[in-house]
Amino acid sequence: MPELVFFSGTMDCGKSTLALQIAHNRSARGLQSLIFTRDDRAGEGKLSSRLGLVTEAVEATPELDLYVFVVERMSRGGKVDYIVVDEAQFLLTEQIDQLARIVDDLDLDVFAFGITTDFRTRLFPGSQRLIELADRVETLQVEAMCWCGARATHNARTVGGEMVVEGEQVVVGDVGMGTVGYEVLCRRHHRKRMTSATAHAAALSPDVLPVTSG
Ligand SMILES: Nc1ncnc2c1ncn2[C@@H]1O[C@H](COP(=O)(O)OP(=O)(O)O)[C@@H](O)[C@H]1O
Ligand SMILES: Cc1cn([C@H]2C[C@H](O)[C@@H](COP(=O)(O)O)O2)c(=O)[nH]c1=O
Repeated sequence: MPELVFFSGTMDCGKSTLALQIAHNRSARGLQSLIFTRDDRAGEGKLSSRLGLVTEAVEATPELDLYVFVVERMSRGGKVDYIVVDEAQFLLTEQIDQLARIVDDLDLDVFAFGITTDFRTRLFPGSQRLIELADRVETLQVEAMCWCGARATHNARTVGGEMVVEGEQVVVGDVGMGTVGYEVLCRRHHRKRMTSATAHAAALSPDVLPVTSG
Protein backbone atom coordinates (compact mmCIF):
# COMPACT_ATOMS: atom_id res chain seq x y z
CA MET A 1 0.00 0.00 0.00
CA PRO A 2 1.59 3.33 -1.00
CA GLU A 3 2.21 5.77 1.83
CA LEU A 4 2.74 9.43 2.59
CA VAL A 5 5.61 9.41 5.07
CA PHE A 6 6.86 12.52 6.88
CA PHE A 7 10.47 12.25 8.09
CA SER A 8 10.73 15.10 10.53
CA GLY A 9 13.30 16.50 12.90
CA THR A 10 15.39 19.52 13.69
CA MET A 11 17.79 21.16 11.28
CA ASP A 12 21.04 19.23 10.73
CA CYS A 13 19.72 15.81 11.81
CA GLY A 14 20.34 14.10 8.45
CA LYS A 15 17.02 14.49 6.63
CA SER A 16 18.46 15.42 3.23
CA THR A 17 21.09 12.69 3.57
CA LEU A 18 18.35 10.10 4.18
CA ALA A 19 16.36 11.48 1.23
CA LEU A 20 19.40 10.97 -1.01
CA GLN A 21 20.00 7.48 0.41
CA ILE A 22 16.41 6.42 -0.25
CA ALA A 23 16.68 7.69 -3.84
CA HIS A 24 20.07 6.00 -4.31
CA ASN A 25 18.91 2.60 -3.01
CA ARG A 26 15.76 2.64 -5.09
CA SER A 27 17.47 3.80 -8.27
CA ALA A 28 19.95 0.92 -7.82
CA ARG A 29 16.90 -1.32 -8.26
CA GLY A 30 15.69 0.49 -11.36
CA LEU A 31 13.06 2.64 -9.65
CA GLN A 32 12.73 6.21 -10.90
CA SER A 33 12.25 9.04 -8.41
CA LEU A 34 10.77 12.44 -8.94
CA ILE A 35 12.37 14.82 -6.44
CA PHE A 36 10.82 18.11 -5.33
CA THR A 37 12.43 20.67 -3.07
CA ARG A 38 11.95 24.28 -2.10
CA ASP A 39 14.57 26.88 -1.16
CA ASP A 40 17.49 24.50 -0.59
CA ARG A 41 20.63 26.31 0.62
CA ALA A 42 22.52 25.03 -2.47
CA GLY A 43 20.17 26.94 -4.79
CA GLU A 44 17.10 26.51 -6.94
CA GLY A 45 16.31 22.98 -8.08
CA LYS A 46 18.85 21.30 -5.79
CA LEU A 47 18.59 18.79 -2.96
CA SER A 48 21.79 19.00 -0.94
CA SER A 49 23.17 17.30 2.14
CA ARG A 50 25.87 18.59 4.49
CA LEU A 51 27.77 15.39 3.71
CA GLY A 52 28.50 16.97 0.32
CA LEU A 53 26.05 15.12 -1.90
CA VAL A 54 23.72 17.06 -4.13
CA THR A 55 21.18 16.07 -6.76
CA GLU A 56 18.90 17.81 -9.22
CA ALA A 57 15.31 18.38 -8.12
CA VAL A 58 12.19 20.18 -9.26
CA GLU A 59 11.71 23.47 -7.42
CA ALA A 60 8.26 23.34 -5.82
CA THR A 61 7.37 27.01 -6.25
CA PRO A 62 4.07 28.11 -4.66
CA GLU A 63 2.47 28.18 -8.13
CA LEU A 64 3.31 24.53 -8.87
CA ASP A 65 0.50 21.99 -8.54
CA LEU A 66 2.49 18.88 -7.59
CA TYR A 67 -0.30 16.46 -8.51
CA VAL A 68 -0.78 18.01 -11.96
CA PHE A 69 3.00 18.05 -12.49
CA VAL A 70 3.28 14.31 -11.79
CA VAL A 71 0.24 13.45 -13.94
CA GLU A 72 1.62 15.50 -16.85
CA ARG A 73 5.04 13.90 -16.58
CA MET A 74 3.51 10.41 -16.57
CA SER A 75 1.14 11.18 -19.43
CA ARG A 76 4.14 12.33 -21.52
CA GLY A 77 5.63 8.87 -20.95
CA GLY A 78 7.92 9.82 -18.06
CA LYS A 79 8.58 7.04 -15.56
CA VAL A 80 7.75 7.99 -11.99
CA ASP A 81 7.88 5.25 -9.35
CA TYR A 82 7.91 7.36 -6.19
CA ILE A 83 8.25 10.91 -4.97
CA VAL A 84 10.79 12.52 -2.63
CA VAL A 85 10.16 16.00 -1.19
CA ASP A 86 12.83 17.86 0.76
CA GLU A 87 12.35 21.09 2.75
CA ALA A 88 8.68 20.09 2.91
CA GLN A 89 8.05 22.59 5.71
CA PHE A 90 8.18 25.34 3.06
CA LEU A 91 5.38 23.85 0.95
CA LEU A 92 1.89 25.34 0.98
CA THR A 93 -0.80 23.35 2.77
CA GLU A 94 -2.53 22.85 -0.63
CA GLN A 95 0.67 21.29 -1.96
CA ILE A 96 0.71 18.81 0.95
CA ASP A 97 -2.89 17.92 0.03
CA GLN A 98 -1.64 17.36 -3.53
CA LEU A 99 1.01 14.95 -2.18
CA ALA A 100 -1.70 12.96 -0.39
CA ARG A 101 -3.65 12.82 -3.65
CA ILE A 102 -0.56 11.50 -5.47
CA VAL A 103 -0.43 8.62 -2.95
CA ASP A 104 -4.15 7.85 -3.08
CA ASP A 105 -4.97 8.39 -6.76
CA LEU A 106 -1.66 7.54 -8.46
CA ASP A 107 -0.57 4.79 -6.04
CA LEU A 108 2.90 6.26 -5.51
CA ASP A 109 4.89 6.42 -2.28
CA VAL A 110 5.70 9.96 -1.19
CA PHE A 111 8.63 10.50 1.20
CA ALA A 112 8.61 14.04 2.61
CA PHE A 113 11.43 15.49 4.70
CA GLY A 114 11.32 18.65 6.76
CA ILE A 115 11.74 20.46 10.03
CA THR A 116 8.66 20.42 12.20
CA THR A 117 8.89 23.75 13.97
CA ASP A 118 10.38 27.15 13.30
CA PHE A 119 12.75 29.23 15.46
CA ARG A 120 9.76 30.28 17.63
CA THR A 121 8.84 26.60 18.24
CA ARG A 122 5.74 27.02 16.06
CA LEU A 123 4.74 24.49 13.42
CA PHE A 124 5.41 25.43 9.82
CA PRO A 125 2.10 25.25 7.90
CA GLY A 126 3.50 22.57 5.55
CA SER A 127 4.67 20.44 8.47
CA GLN A 128 1.38 20.85 10.29
CA ARG A 129 -0.51 19.61 7.24
CA LEU A 130 1.90 16.69 6.87
CA ILE A 131 1.32 15.68 10.50
CA GLU A 132 -2.41 15.88 9.81
CA LEU A 133 -2.31 13.80 6.61
CA ALA A 134 0.71 11.49 6.72
CA ASP A 135 0.28 7.73 7.03
CA ARG A 136 3.43 7.76 9.16
CA VAL A 137 5.56 10.41 10.86
CA GLU A 138 9.12 9.20 11.40
CA THR A 139 11.71 10.79 13.67
CA LEU A 140 15.25 10.44 12.40
CA GLN A 141 17.45 8.04 14.31
CA VAL A 142 20.65 10.11 14.29
CA GLU A 143 19.98 12.65 17.01
CA ALA A 144 21.12 16.21 16.64
CA MET A 145 22.53 17.33 19.98
CA CYS A 146 22.21 20.46 22.06
CA TRP A 147 25.48 21.94 23.38
CA CYS A 148 24.57 20.43 26.81
CA GLY A 149 24.58 16.90 25.41
CA ALA A 150 20.80 16.41 25.47
CA ARG A 151 18.88 15.52 22.35
CA ALA A 152 18.20 18.66 20.32
CA THR A 153 14.49 19.04 19.71
CA HIS A 154 14.21 22.70 18.70
CA ASN A 155 15.74 25.16 16.26
CA ALA A 156 17.06 28.52 17.45
CA ARG A 157 17.76 31.48 15.16
CA THR A 158 20.61 33.83 15.91
CA VAL A 159 21.08 37.30 14.44
CA GLY A 160 24.59 38.62 14.89
CA GLY A 161 25.21 35.84 17.40
CA GLU A 162 22.14 36.67 19.57
CA MET A 163 19.21 34.29 19.80
CA VAL A 164 15.98 35.90 18.56
CA VAL A 165 12.34 34.86 18.91
CA GLU A 166 10.76 37.37 16.56
CA GLY A 167 11.06 37.79 12.80
CA GLU A 168 10.00 36.30 9.47
CA GLN A 169 9.20 32.61 9.64
CA VAL A 170 11.29 31.81 6.57
CA VAL A 171 14.94 32.86 6.35
CA VAL A 172 17.03 30.33 4.45
CA GLY A 173 20.31 29.69 6.26
CA ASP A 174 22.58 27.22 7.96
CA VAL A 175 23.69 26.18 11.42
CA GLY A 176 26.47 28.35 12.80
CA MET A 177 26.85 30.46 9.66
CA GLY A 178 26.06 33.95 8.42
CA THR A 179 24.57 37.00 10.09
CA VAL A 180 21.34 35.05 10.44
CA GLY A 181 22.29 31.57 11.66
CA TYR A 182 20.68 28.63 13.36
CA GLU A 183 21.55 26.36 16.29
CA VAL A 184 19.76 23.23 17.46
CA LEU A 185 18.93 23.16 21.16
CA CYS A 186 17.06 21.05 23.69
CA ARG A 187 13.74 22.52 24.85
CA ARG A 188 15.17 23.59 28.22
CA HIS A 189 17.87 25.70 26.62
CA HIS A 190 15.57 27.00 23.89
CA ARG A 191 13.20 28.22 26.65
CA LYS A 192 16.09 29.85 28.48
CA ARG A 193 17.43 31.26 25.20
CA MET A 194 20.76 29.75 26.00
CA THR A 195 22.86 29.02 22.92
CA SER A 196 26.36 27.52 23.02
CA ALA A 197 27.84 31.05 22.85
CA THR A 198 25.72 32.28 25.79
CA ALA A 199 26.56 29.18 27.80
CA HIS A 200 30.26 29.62 27.05
CA ALA A 201 30.13 33.30 28.08
CA ALA A 202 28.29 32.40 31.31
CA ALA A 203 30.88 29.73 32.13
CA LEU A 204 33.66 32.31 31.73
CA SER A 205 31.90 34.94 33.84
CA PRO A 206 33.54 35.58 37.26
CA ASP A 207 30.00 35.57 38.76
CA VAL A 208 29.75 31.83 38.36
CA LEU A 209 33.27 30.90 39.47
CA PRO A 210 33.30 28.76 42.61
CA VAL A 211 33.56 30.80 45.81
CA THR A 212 36.68 29.93 47.77
CA SER A 213 36.86 30.29 51.52
CA GLY A 214 39.31 32.67 53.17
N1 LIG B 1 32.04 16.13 8.40
C1 LIG B 1 31.05 15.29 8.71
N2 LIG B 1 31.32 14.01 9.04
C2 LIG B 1 30.32 13.15 9.35
N3 LIG B 1 29.03 13.47 9.36
C3 LIG B 1 28.72 14.72 9.04
C4 LIG B 1 29.69 15.69 8.70
N4 LIG B 1 29.06 16.86 8.43
C5 LIG B 1 27.76 16.61 8.61
N5 LIG B 1 27.54 15.33 8.98
C6 LIG B 1 26.27 14.66 9.26
O1 LIG B 1 25.31 15.20 8.44
C7 LIG B 1 24.15 15.54 9.22
C8 LIG B 1 23.43 16.66 8.53
O2 LIG B 1 22.92 16.12 7.33
P1 LIG B 1 21.86 16.86 6.43
O3 LIG B 1 21.25 15.80 5.60
O4 LIG B 1 22.48 18.02 5.72
O5 LIG B 1 20.82 17.38 7.56
P2 LIG B 1 19.38 18.03 7.43
O6 LIG B 1 18.88 17.84 6.03
O7 LIG B 1 18.54 17.32 8.45
O8 LIG B 1 19.54 19.48 7.80
C9 LIG B 1 24.72 15.87 10.58
O9 LIG B 1 23.77 15.67 11.61
C10 LIG B 1 25.85 14.85 10.70
O10 LIG B 1 25.31 13.61 11.16
C1 LIG C 1 14.27 27.01 12.09
C2 LIG C 1 14.06 27.68 10.79
C3 LIG C 1 14.75 27.27 9.66
N1 LIG C 1 14.55 27.91 8.49
C4 LIG C 1 15.30 27.47 7.31
C5 LIG C 1 16.80 27.37 7.45
C6 LIG C 1 17.17 26.33 6.41
O1 LIG C 1 17.31 27.00 5.16
C7 LIG C 1 15.94 25.42 6.38
C8 LIG C 1 16.15 24.12 7.11
O2 LIG C 1 17.06 23.33 6.38
P1 LIG C 1 17.72 21.97 6.97
O3 LIG C 1 18.14 21.26 5.72
O4 LIG C 1 16.66 21.24 7.73
O5 LIG C 1 18.86 22.38 7.81
O6 LIG C 1 14.89 26.14 7.00
C9 LIG C 1 13.65 28.94 8.38
O7 LIG C 1 13.43 29.48 7.31
N2 LIG C 1 12.95 29.34 9.48
C10 LIG C 1 13.13 28.76 10.69
O8 LIG C 1 12.46 29.17 11.68
